[in-house]
Amino acid sequence: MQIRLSVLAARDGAPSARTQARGLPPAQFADVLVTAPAGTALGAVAGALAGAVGARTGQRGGRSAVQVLLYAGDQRLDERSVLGHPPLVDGVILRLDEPDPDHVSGTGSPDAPAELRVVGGPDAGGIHLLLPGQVRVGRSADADVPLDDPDVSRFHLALDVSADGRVTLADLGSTNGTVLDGAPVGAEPRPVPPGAVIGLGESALLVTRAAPAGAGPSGERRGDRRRAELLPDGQGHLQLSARPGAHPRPPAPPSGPGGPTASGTGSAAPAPPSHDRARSLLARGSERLKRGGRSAGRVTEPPAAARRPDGASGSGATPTHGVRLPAARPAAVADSGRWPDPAELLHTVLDPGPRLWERGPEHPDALVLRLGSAGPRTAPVTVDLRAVGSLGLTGPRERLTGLTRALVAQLAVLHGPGALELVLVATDPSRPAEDWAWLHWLPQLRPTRGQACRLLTALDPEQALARLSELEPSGGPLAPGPRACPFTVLVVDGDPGSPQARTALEGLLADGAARGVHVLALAELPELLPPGCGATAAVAGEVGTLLTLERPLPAPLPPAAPDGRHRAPAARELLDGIALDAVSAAWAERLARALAPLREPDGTRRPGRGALPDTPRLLDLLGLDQVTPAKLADRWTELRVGAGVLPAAVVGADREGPCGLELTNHLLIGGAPGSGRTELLRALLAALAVAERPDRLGMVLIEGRPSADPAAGLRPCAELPHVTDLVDGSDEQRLLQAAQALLGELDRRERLLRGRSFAAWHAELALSRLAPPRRPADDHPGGYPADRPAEPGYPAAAGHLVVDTAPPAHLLVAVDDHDELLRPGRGRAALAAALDAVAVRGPRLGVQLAVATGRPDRGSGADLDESAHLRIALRTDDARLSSLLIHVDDAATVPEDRPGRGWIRHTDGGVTALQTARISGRIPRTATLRPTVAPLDWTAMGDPPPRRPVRELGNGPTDLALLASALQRAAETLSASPLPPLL
Ligand SMILES: Nc1ncnc2c1ncn2[C@@H]1O[C@H](COP(=O)(O)OP(=O)(O)OP(=O)(O)O)[C@@H](O)[C@H]1O
Repeated sequence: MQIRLSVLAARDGAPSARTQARGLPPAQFADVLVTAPAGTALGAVAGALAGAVGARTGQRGGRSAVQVLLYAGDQRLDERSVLGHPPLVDGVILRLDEPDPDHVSGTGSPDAPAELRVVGGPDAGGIHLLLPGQVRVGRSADADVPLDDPDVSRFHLALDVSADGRVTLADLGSTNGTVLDGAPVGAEPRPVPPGAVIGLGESALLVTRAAPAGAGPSGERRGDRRRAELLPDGQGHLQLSARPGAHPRPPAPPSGPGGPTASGTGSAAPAPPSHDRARSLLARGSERLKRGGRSAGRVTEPPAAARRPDGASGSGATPTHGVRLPAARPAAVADSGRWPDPAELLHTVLDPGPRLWERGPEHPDALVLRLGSAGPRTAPVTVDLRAVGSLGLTGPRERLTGLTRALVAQLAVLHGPGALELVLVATDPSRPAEDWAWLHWLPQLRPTRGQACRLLTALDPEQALARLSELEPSGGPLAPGPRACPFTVLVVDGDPGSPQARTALEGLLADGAARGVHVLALAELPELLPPGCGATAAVAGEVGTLLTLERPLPAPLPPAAPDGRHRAPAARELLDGIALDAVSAAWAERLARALAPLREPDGTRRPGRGALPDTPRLLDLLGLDQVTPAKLADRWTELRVGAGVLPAAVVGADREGPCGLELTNHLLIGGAPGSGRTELLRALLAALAVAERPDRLGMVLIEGRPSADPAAGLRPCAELPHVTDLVDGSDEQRLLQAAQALLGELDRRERLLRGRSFAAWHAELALSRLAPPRRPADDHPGGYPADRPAEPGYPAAAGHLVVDTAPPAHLLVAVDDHDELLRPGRGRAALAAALDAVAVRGPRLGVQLAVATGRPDRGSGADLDESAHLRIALRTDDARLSSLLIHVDDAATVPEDRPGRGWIRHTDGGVTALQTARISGRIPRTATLRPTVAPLDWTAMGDPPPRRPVRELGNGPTDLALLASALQRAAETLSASPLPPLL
């Protein structure tokens, strides 16, 4: 398990006594990657976490000598808290030694009768819980609700909040005035009706009665608003439930900077300091965020080209001439419902409801972005990325970044990772990389198509070239099959860093949209934008709070010319005077951290969407973190399937997750030397051994290639309690005996089953156990032969089955290097012929084959080849061999360094990609009791991850040996005796 989290030591530059004692500089902050086996307690890494921010804890052998106090929000964490479970999930901030003094528990507070949201403007997105009394809003940092809007006075307006949530509004003598639903407001207090919009500067505020305890953010009672349930997976993630309300309410998302804690439900919010009139859900947070978030101030003079065409100052909400506003709408709030404002976005994440990730590829508003609002009723102005293809954004850097944050936040909150992938290219070293630090937490940046990186980011020219080429039509070398996501939005901040990258970007701007790849390009000046942006939005106005949007007219395109080839250029429109929505860095990080642990519900994945894992471990796929005899014995009971049917065996993973093989047919595996055939057979045997008891399934192992090495081929599987025989190709005599024994077993079963199939025989046996004995004539009018053999299960003279003897078990004959048996030699020939006989007669008699061959061409056309309808092709040396196995050439394209990768041809003829699991490895590091804490280097996230084999513990037993030993002990607890050897 790996979790990304942050550790923060001390706050406000004033280290506590404890922190000082450790010699820490104030406000140390570190993003770290914690790697630990599932179930690890926080205490095991507490010392290392403190060490990540430079605290000396006198660590000894992984434990710290000094006790380390860690808090999530205001909650002190017990050292027995389990990593991977809330609040210790992806994105959490852990504070060393002291709780977060700005913490607000949950998205509501029983003390706050009203709530104020900043629904638009250059510092949008804030949600403030209003306490009874006077609340002053203004640009000053001392205001109860500070607003970073240059057109807002230092103390601009006052809200009087009554204990029952009624609010009145008065202007405090501001320079630019205050409006309520478009009507000016003076010093005389005016009641604020529910849903009314307050305008000040370029900002818009909405005051609502706060939700009663237990109600949703908009005041509905709990239950009116369908909440999405979050199910912790114990691996650091919270899975959204597909059926809201189906599960008990889980803890809220993890604590972001200064925000609610994931485990804060039930713990009362600390009483706010008496001087605080408004408590922000986006409270002050970490030092790092504070520095990045609140320094905007007045923006510099916008570039000439970005000024409004009429040369007006640009300040004020009233649109000027030439503006074409969207059709008037009943109220901004209603539109906000369709295109959520930044505050609504934040609420959607902090208190996940059905709006979270609501937009799939078929959603009418997929990729529609709200840029801001315009007109006296502050109607939202939107741009549809699917219609315009790409959007160029220009203007002074600070405002531009705030605007882009608001746009990307909309994408991330409304489109799940299954619908949208986000890619960041920001290579210009003169721009602060810190601007984009928040993006790293978004789940949409995780690569899902086998891209060679840990996050879809590019912070240097080399990474930029890699990201851009991955978006080219070929989609990158490791992305066979359909594209993982219907949409990609590529954010390019400035020049991508190299001529090749510029060419690739221009190519994407020209034809990417047709493939679902859309670009948001950022530049200070319009002439610096890459050519080909479908629409542009320029920050305008004296203080950079307005936008001018130029885009193609949304009207249908003019019809094609008669020859069908030429289209008149689309008409364009110019909208100006749009009050832009921008959000602070702290807001964006708060939102992104809350999104970080979230995962889409199971079943959202469409066929063929995911990437194949690199080297899955079989025990992980089987859900066996601990391999104990008791657990395995339980499995045999849990997985029990109908008598006479073999349970499915998980042998690897496909693009949908663990991949189970149903051996209703013989299995043929082909592949070149080193492609992973033996490992696949081992995984199959191990998985079947976990799924079925040894008295119901026997295994015979045949090694085509002689070897003295006990660790080679299938020999390590001989320790599984199901294995009755192991035959080695080195001894001709033994091969002959094996051939005879196999044929003898087929005859024995045929005698026993007397024309019934193995499954029918078992079904009949099961019935006879339930039903009263029948007379022989009922089923067998001709009566039974007098010379019937005394075989188990054979109907006895009394007319019912002999049930006290063991019924015949399923038999799996696994053959490695079958092609070796096709070389000259009497014993080999006899065994190959016996296997052909098993191929034909076996299925009806409960005998299945799993055969691996390096030369599928050698056995082509034989009975075995003809009757194996379940086939797997691992890497083959040429397309012909691949085609021979699975009727498609693809296995010939598997790279050599990918053992276990291949294609499976199912019995219905469908072919899917597969990565087989590893069972012969030794316990990997992540499964040991040695958790690690490593600093996260965001700049390296766009580099290819080092391609090293899974790190394993050198001397320990292999997973297979561990499993076999535990299975043997589990088998000893069974009352039934193990199967006798066959050969
Ligand atoms: N699914 C897998 N994941 C990771 N490594 C694998 C996987 N399958 C096989 N390997 C590794 O690849 C190497 C070759 O595997 P294996 O012996 O199974 O191949 P093979 O096709 O049977 O070839 P050969 O007959 O030449 O041994 C081994 O080192 C094995 O550990």
